[in-house]
Amino acid sequence: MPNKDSDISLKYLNLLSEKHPSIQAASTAIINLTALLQLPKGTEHFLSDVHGEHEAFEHVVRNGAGSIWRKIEEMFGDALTKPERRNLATLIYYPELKGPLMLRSVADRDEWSRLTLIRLVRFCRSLTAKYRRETVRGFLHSHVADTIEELLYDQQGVESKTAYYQSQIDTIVATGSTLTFITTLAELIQRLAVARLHIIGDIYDRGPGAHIILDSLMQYHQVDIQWGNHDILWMGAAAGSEACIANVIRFSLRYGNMETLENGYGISMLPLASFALETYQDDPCELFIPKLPKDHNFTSQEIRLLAQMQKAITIIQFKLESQVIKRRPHYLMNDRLLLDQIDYARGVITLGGVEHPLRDTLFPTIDPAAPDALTPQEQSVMDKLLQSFLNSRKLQQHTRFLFANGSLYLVHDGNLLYHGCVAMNEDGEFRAFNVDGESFRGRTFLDRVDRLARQGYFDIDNPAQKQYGMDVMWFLWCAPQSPLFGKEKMATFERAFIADKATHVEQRNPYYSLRDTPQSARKILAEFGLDPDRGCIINGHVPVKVGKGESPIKANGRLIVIDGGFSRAYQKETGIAGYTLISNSRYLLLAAHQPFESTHKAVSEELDIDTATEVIATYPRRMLIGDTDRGREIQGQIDELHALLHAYREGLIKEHRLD
Ligand SMILES: O=P(O)(O)OC[C@H]1O[C@](O)(COP(=O)(O)O)[C@@H](O)[C@@H]1O
Ligand SMILES: [Mn+2]
Repeated sequence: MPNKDSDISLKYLNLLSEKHPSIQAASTAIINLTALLQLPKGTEHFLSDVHGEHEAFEHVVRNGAGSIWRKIEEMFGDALTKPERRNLATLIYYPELKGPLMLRSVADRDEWSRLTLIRLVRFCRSLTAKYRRETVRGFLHSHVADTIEELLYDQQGVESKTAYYQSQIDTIVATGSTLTFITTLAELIQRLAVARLHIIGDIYDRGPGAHIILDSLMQYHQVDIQWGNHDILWMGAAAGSEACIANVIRFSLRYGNMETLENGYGISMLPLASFALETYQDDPCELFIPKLPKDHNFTSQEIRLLAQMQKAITIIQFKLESQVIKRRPHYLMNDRLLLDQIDYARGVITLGGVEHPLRDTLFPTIDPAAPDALTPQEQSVMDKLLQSFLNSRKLQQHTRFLFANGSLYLVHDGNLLYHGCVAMNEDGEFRAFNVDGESFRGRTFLDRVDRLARQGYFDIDNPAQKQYGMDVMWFLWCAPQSPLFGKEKMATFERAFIADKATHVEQRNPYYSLRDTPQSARKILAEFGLDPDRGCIINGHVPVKVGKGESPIKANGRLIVIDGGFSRAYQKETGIAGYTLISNSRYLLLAAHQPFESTHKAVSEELDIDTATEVIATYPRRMLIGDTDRGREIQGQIDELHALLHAYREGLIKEHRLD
C-alpha cells in the first residue's frame, strides 16, 4: 500500500476522481492495472534507414519480421502442407489483396472460408495470451468486435459452446461476411504480433515511397521515431528552410525519384524545370544525369531535363548553404564555403591549399564577385518552391506527426535510441559545441538541438528564432557535429565537380571508431542516465558491411547498428536488405532480411522475405510489463489511485457516482 501522506495534491486527486468517480471505480482500476503489470512485455520491433522502400517496409511490418511465419510453422507444421502454410501467411500479410483473389479462385468457397476462418481464429487466439481482453477488443471495429471476441475467447471443447461457435463460423460464411472477418482477423494478428515499432531514422530519400511509409506509420498503433538526417532535412524543408528545400529537391532529382515530391506532396517542379531549361539549355549537365533504376521509364528528353534541373538546384543549394554558414559562424563550417574558393576564370578550385580542376566550369548564374548571391530568377524559383512546400497539406501533416511522435533520441526501457552519433573527440570525450560563450556537449547538446529544431518549425511568432531553428535543421542534416550526420563534411560538391576521389572521402567523427569500445558505449549510456552494464545503444545511419564480415553488434553488445540496407542503393555494400531488431519478453533478436521483390509478387506468388534471425540476448526470466518504462508509469497510476481511494475513505473527497 502506498504511504498515506503521499505528496499527491488534493487538487490533483479531485481531478482524478472525475475519471474514477467512486470507491468501486477506483478499486476496479487498481485491480486491472495491477494485473496488467503481470502480463509479458509486448514485442517491439526496431527498424532504421528504410529510405523510401515502402513495399519492403510494409512487408516486414506485416509479416512481423518473419515471426508470423515461424508461428505458422509451429502451429500448422503438421496439419498443413508448405503451400497451404504459404497461402495462409500471404493471407495474413495482405488480407485485403489475397482474400478476394482466393475467394475467386477456390473450388469450394464456403468450405475454404470455414477452414480459413477457423485457422485464423486459432492463430489469433494464440497471440492474445499476452494481452488483456479489453485491449484486444480495443483493436476491433465495433461492428465485428462482439463476434470476434466470442470466437477468440470461446471455451475450447466445452460441449454446450461447440454448436454456438460453429454456428458463428457458418453464419459469417452464409451472410457473405467472410472477407470482412478474414481481414479483421489478419489485421488483428499483425497488431498482436508487434506491440510497438521504433523507427530509428532515415525514412526519406533514395526510394520512391517515403510518403507512403509516413501514411502507414500515422495509422500504426504504437510507433516512435528518432529523426534521421534525411528526415530532419524534409522537416526543415516543410518548415520553410530554403537550404533544406534545395537539398531535398537535389536529392530527389539525383535518384530521379520525384514520386514523394510530386505525387506524395504535390510540390510543383514547373518553376524549376522552366528555369533549368532556359538557363542550362546549351549545357549537357553530364555530371548531373540521375542515378536511375534499371527498370526506369524516363525518356532521354526527360533524363536530360532532370539533369538540367539537378544542376540548377545544386548551384542554388550551394549558394543558400554558403549564406547559412556565413550567418552562423559558430557552426565552424567556413571550410565549406566552396563557391568562394573557385577561380572562375581558370575553372579550378583550391581546397586545403591544393588546386583541383573542375569537371564542369559552366556556371551561368554565378557572379564571381558575389558567388553566393541568388540571381533574381533563382530567387523567384525558390519563392515559388517555398510556397509549394508550405502549402502542401500532406507534407505538413507528416512533419507534425514526426515532431509529435519523434525526437532526436529516445531513452526507452533502459536502452538509448538515436540515428547517428554523439559527437566525440579522439580522446573519447564528448565534443563541445560552443555558442555565445556557452558550451554544450553530450546529452545537453542533443536536448538543445532537439528543441531548436522544434522552434524552427513552430516558432512562427518569432521570425529570427524560427530562422535560427531552421538553420539548426540544416545543421543537423550535414554539419560535422550533427548527431544525425557525424562526418567532417558532406562531399556533394567534390563528388560532382572534382575528379580526385581523395576529396570525396567523408571522414567520420571519432565516435565511429570509438563505438566499438565498450567504455565509450558505457560512457554514453551513463551520460543519458542508463545502466552501462545492461543498457544498449541502438543506431542506424551507417550501413553495416555484413558481406565483408562486419558485425552489427559492437562494444560487447552495448551498441547495435541496425542499418542493414533496406535502401537498394546500399544493398551492395551491406550484402543484405535491412535488419529488424526484435525485443520480446524472452529475447533480443536480430533479423537480417534478404532483398524483397515486390508486393505484387508477394501476393500473387506468395513470396515472403527470407529472414535469418539470431538471438543476441536471452533475458534471465520472462520480462513483464511491470519490468518496463510503461510498467513504471502504470505503477505510478496505481499509487495515485490508492491515494484517491484513501481520500474517498477519509472523507476528503466525495464520491460522484454510487456504484
Ligand atoms: O550517394 P548518395 O546517395 O548521394 O549519398 C551520399 C551522401 O549521403 C550521405 O551518406 C548521407 O546520407 P545517409 O545518411 O543516408 O548516409 C552523405 O554522407 C553522402 O554525402
Ligand atoms: Mn542517415
